[in-house]
Amino acid sequence: MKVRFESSPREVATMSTAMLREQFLVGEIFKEGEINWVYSHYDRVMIGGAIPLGNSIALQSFEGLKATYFLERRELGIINIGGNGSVVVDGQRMDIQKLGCVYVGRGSKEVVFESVNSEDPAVYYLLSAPAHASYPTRHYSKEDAAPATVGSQETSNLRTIYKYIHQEGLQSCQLVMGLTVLSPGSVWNTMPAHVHDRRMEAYCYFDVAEGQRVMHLMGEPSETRHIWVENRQAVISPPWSIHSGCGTSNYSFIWGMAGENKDYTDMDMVAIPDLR
Ligand SMILES: O=C(O)C(=O)C[C@H](O)C(=O)CO
Ligand SMILES: [Zn+2]
Repeated sequence: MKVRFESSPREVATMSTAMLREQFLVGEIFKEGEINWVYSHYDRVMIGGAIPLGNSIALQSFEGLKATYFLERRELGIINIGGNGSVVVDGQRMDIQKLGCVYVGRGSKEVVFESVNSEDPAVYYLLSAPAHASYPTRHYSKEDAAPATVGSQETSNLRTIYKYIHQEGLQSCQLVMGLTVLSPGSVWNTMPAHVHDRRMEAYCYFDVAEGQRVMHLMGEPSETRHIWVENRQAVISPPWSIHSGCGTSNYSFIWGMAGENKDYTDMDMVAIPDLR
């Protein structure tokens, strides 16, 4: 488990490209046959990836958590961005296809990740936050999430937002999670941009075609910086930072948040002419 500390807006404004990537890019969580985690001090959100092949992978705790099991004081959101798989939570098996989601409540002791076919393995993106109560473990498919189409082709940002773990969907303590799919020809996400000082956010970009990249924008609206992101890489967004991206082709991304509230609409919008 790697640890990422917080950085102040003043520090970020002075960072080199390498420093920005070291602090905010979550680059190597998806490795075949492994589960890997990054522990962020922003709202203590943990960002992980698991790719089971022939053998299943069990969720294990870490010395640094000082917990007898991983979900003793935490909740977990799982979205599959790969082939078909199953997640087994305390003996309850849930089949999870591409873009399916499982929420696992605090107090669940055993979480096991499986792939149906190791030639086309399930690729699980994981987000975990501290939890004060236990909400039911549940599965949600993409079809269960009421899609919202936003943006337009004219502004190259036509996209569909699927909300999974949120106030009107899967219930949680503080985790909010879903995904956004950009239409072919659209390349901008989250533009106009926003901040929400009450919640940190992480974006995990996927279905970025071979040879293509996404330029993720971050920083205070008046001091923006960028990080070039590859397929299946995530970026940590501090609560005071914009989080937006422009791809060299269309792509999808999982967004996930934790913090002061679970109100998806609680965003402070930034007018495009105000960006610097
Ligand atoms: O495409 C978008 O716009 C988004 O998906 C925005 C994220 O959901 C977000 O940043 C929520 O705070
Ligand atoms: Zn946001």
